[in-house]
Amino acid sequence: MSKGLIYHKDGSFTRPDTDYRSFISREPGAEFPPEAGRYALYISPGCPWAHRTMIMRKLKGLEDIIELIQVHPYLGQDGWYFSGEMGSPPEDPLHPGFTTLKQLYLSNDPNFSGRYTVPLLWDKKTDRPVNNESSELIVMFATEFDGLIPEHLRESSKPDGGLYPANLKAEIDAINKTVYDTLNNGVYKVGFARSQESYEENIGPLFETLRELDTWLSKTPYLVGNGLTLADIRLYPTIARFDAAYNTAMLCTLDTIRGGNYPNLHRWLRRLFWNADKHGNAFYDTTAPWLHYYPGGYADSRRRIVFNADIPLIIPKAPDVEILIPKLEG
Ligand SMILES: N[C@@H](CCC(=O)N[C@@H](CS)C(=O)NCC(=O)O)C(=O)O
Repeated sequence: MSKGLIYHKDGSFTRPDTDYRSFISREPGAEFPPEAGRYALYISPGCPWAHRTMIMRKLKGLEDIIELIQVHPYLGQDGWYFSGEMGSPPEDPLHPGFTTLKQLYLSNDPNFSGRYTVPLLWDKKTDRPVNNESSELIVMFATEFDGLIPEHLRESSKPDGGLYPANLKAEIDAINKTVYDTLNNGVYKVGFARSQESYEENIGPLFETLRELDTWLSKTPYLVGNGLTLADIRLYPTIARFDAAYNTAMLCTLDTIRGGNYPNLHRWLRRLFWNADKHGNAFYDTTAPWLHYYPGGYADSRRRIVFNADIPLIIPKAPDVEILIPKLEG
């Protein structure tokens, strides 16, 4: 049995630590060196943690270097599975016969008692997991494959210092921490709360951070420094889902991004989504095809996680994509 979220008596939960934490590294003699075609990234397109890694893979031009394997967009009884529908192959292309991610995790360790989560980076050469922690995967993707990609995509070619430059690291880490606590994971603390108290305790800080970020973005086009950094990439999947899924299916009801109270945050979202700043369509291409699945994906997860029951799935109606994110150019 996968250990899942750990619920407490007061209705709040703890997200267990991720299990596989090895690093791809360019250092000589590394256990997992960067190699074209050696690794596969398992994702579900609705998952915001997986979404970060999809953005980084695209942004860094790693599509021919790291294979992408997509599971069905909705969780099944046994967790993520391959369905032959909605972009998912009918079975794991690397392990014919496997139809669930659980089988993949257990193939490496039959006694594995963690969660069968995406994203998961798999080493095809030794047939075992490398890492399933998105915050670490995006750092590896940002830097460790630079020897294999065109020069203009390398961190050393970026005029503003790149995605995670040493001189901005402390500032990026500080923003990431607040964004994780109150937004990335905050929306789950609200939507997956199993008590009124826990829900109310977490919804306030969530909207407070949105307000702070909006004020901050009135002065600067990106969260940290003059260019796109890890901080923007970690915030984006949450904001892109906000109106479609968190406001509708996860009880983040106090306000929406598009409603007018967060104009700078909305502008930041639209600039990234519409590729106005020329990020190689990394944000649009990893979001637009899946926006319509977000409300259903979260309604389904909430049904399974909060109610733990096979009650009928009601998918909330979210406004049209074009209304959510009106086009913004340059
Ligand atoms: N800390 C992990 C969290 C990943 C995670 O929680 N993924 C969810 C989907 S959004 C998952 O795979 N859940 C499946 C399950 O719990 O069975 C990361 O950031 O990579």
